[in-house]
Amino acid sequence: MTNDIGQLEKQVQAAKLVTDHTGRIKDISPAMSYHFSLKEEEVLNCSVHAVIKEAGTRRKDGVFYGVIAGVPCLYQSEKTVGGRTYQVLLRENDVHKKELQFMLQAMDRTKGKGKRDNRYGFGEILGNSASICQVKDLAAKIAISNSTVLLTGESGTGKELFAQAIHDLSSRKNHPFVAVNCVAIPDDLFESEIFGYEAGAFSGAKKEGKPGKIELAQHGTLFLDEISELTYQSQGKLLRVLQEREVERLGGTASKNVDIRVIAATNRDLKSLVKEGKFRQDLFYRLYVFDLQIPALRQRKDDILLLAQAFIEEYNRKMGKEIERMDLELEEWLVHYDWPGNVRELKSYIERGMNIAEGKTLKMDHLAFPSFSGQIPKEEEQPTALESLEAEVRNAEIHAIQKALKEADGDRSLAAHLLRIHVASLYRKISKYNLK
Ligand SMILES: Nc1ncnc2c1ncn2[C@@H]1O[C@H](COP(=O)(O)OP(=O)(O)OP(=O)(O)O)[C@@H](O)[C@H]1O
Repeated sequence: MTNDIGQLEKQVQAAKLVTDHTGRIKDISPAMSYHFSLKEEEVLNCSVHAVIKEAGTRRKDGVFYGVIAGVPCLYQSEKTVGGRTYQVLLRENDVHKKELQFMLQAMDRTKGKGKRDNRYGFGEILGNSASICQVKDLAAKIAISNSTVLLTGESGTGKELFAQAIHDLSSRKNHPFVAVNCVAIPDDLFESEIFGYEAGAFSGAKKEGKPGKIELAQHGTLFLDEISELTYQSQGKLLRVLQEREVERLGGTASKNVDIRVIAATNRDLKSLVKEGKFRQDLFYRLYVFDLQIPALRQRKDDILLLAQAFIEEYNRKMGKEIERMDLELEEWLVHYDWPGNVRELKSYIERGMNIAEGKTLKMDHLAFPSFSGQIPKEEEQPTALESLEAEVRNAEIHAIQKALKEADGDRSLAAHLLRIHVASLYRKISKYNLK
């Protein structure tokens, strides 16, 4: 490690960027150009985010992790008169050993894959508020261990993003990350999905059999999303695997050793479910080794504009647009709104606005669609014969679900939020009414 640090230290000495108050690069030191192969004429007046990517993981006061021209770095950002100075630093005395370890692991990841794959790292978890930095720091520490993690937080707060980042930073990073949404698996299919089955295990089974999610995650991480939605029976089956660390396919005769790390997530209060007898206490304690609570977006309003700006840049790239800023009215609205669907909701609002926006500024008008004012456009009234109360209720429910799904662009978690019902209940209704 010392050699790596020494080498990197030499490379980046005196590497500096200076920006104005809008984040546009106004000066770049010769060392910065040289060591990161950045041409002055190409970066001057560009946004600093175009050069320092994946920025945002605060490692220590004023010290950030970011990727500069493909190289993971630690840098310091300091406010100056009229702007900011970004100084790349990797000296051993300036940063804590753990932080260097974190950085070198990230470097290893970048080197090993040549190019980052599209899994997430901590760099992709945006936010500089104290509460999210605290969770990121804790998650980075937990990542190195092999223990089970329970992620709790409202829908859309980034639980899956955290799960992937933990996996990416762990020693299992070169093995699979397998995500399972427990709501989406009907109880009768749980065993075949999770444990897999041998050829001819049941009628309708694939001829050649099928490996289960546990087998697919071998040596890697199994992410169990919405764990609270497993039935009591399925919880028991899962517990047995976690305890015995062995799995046997349905219709099989031999069991295989299981080497997986489990990360579970829920947006419900598992402790209360245990008290109510709806969640097995023994499974709860298996999962509750490390409990990471992801704060809701309304509890970290400092992050809203930073996230909005990052999403604008993301959609600029995807849609070939050149939006540079938001108008003041929109910024104020974004900060004041409560975001019940959290970061997911913010992201989809920005995406919708970006579809309409032209020019350089994203305006309130671009996002001002009916749901903002609470007014739903009136549908053409069609006189229909009154049906039985049961049929009328059923039709009203179908109509509300379809409207919510449309509003949420097909995102079921967000649609459930808009309807103020639990996502599991939405899944059940979709299946009951056979909705697409
Ligand atoms: N801190 C963040 N920085 C950048 N993007 C984020 C952040 N948090 C969430 N997102 C984005 O918001 C969306 C929802 O995130 P994710 O699916 O991880 O949430 P979740 O908590 O697992 O939701 P659910 O409980 O509904 O499954 C994704 O597009 C994700 O990339």
